[in-house]
Amino acid sequence: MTTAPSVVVHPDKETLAQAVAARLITKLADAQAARGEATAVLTGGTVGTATLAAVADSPARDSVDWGRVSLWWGDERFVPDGDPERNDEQAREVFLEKLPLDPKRVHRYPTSDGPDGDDAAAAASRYAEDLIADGGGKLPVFDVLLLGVGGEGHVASIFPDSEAGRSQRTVVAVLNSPKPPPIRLSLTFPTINTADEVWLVVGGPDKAEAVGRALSGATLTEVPAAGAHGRTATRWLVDEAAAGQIPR
Ligand SMILES: O=C1O[C@H](COP(=O)(O)O)[C@@H](O)[C@H](O)[C@H]1O
Repeated sequence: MTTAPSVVVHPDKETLAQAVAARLITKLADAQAARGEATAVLTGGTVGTATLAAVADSPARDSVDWGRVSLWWGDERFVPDGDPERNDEQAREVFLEKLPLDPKRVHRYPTSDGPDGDDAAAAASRYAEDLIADGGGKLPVFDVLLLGVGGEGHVASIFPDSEAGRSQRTVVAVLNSPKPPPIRLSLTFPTINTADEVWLVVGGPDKAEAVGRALSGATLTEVPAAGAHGRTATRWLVDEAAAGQIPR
């Protein structure tokens, strides 16, 4: 079943990040109340990272038992540990180090200087195996999965008209990303679309065309963001600039 997307427009990027942070804290606390734990899939990118910083700085963060939160990432740049291009590195100081997380529940993608060396396909398989092991033989429950959207409509590291967009694997290696760095690891649509809720978090006028097209019937081949759906909700959380071409 595909849920119809909802759209919430916030005045600007900063307000958007604060509002998504509040929503995320509530979603994680609700999941913990319902099933004892919570799982979020994080995104990199400008607003994604600002959102994580806003979560860590929020007084409401104590509504969540961070030791019972599992974290995964939608995609990662396949570069060495600690490289500032990595999405997990961008999250480290502003979010990961500020919260009392259980390190065993923080599932970073392998690094290009890690156990698989520079073999991105092996690293993708390793992350897929981690996911399936964590879920006891199937994918874990993702309570919420956050996605940024690129100016050309990419989500995670799924770019327009790409193998990754067609893949039925759990996790793929992307070897030719048009946006640097070129080698990346990414969840695929069959994995993304198992999430309970998918939130596309987008700010800025450079994203308006992609947002407008994704919400006007573009295919996921043309605009990958059009292919992301949650089981119970698909939320476009945008600022006014990014909402400029959404049809009324
Ligand atoms: O490359 C990536 O870009 C997107 C969006 O980034 P932004 O800075 O334009 O908001 C991000 O969602 C993705 O995780 C990342 O790897």
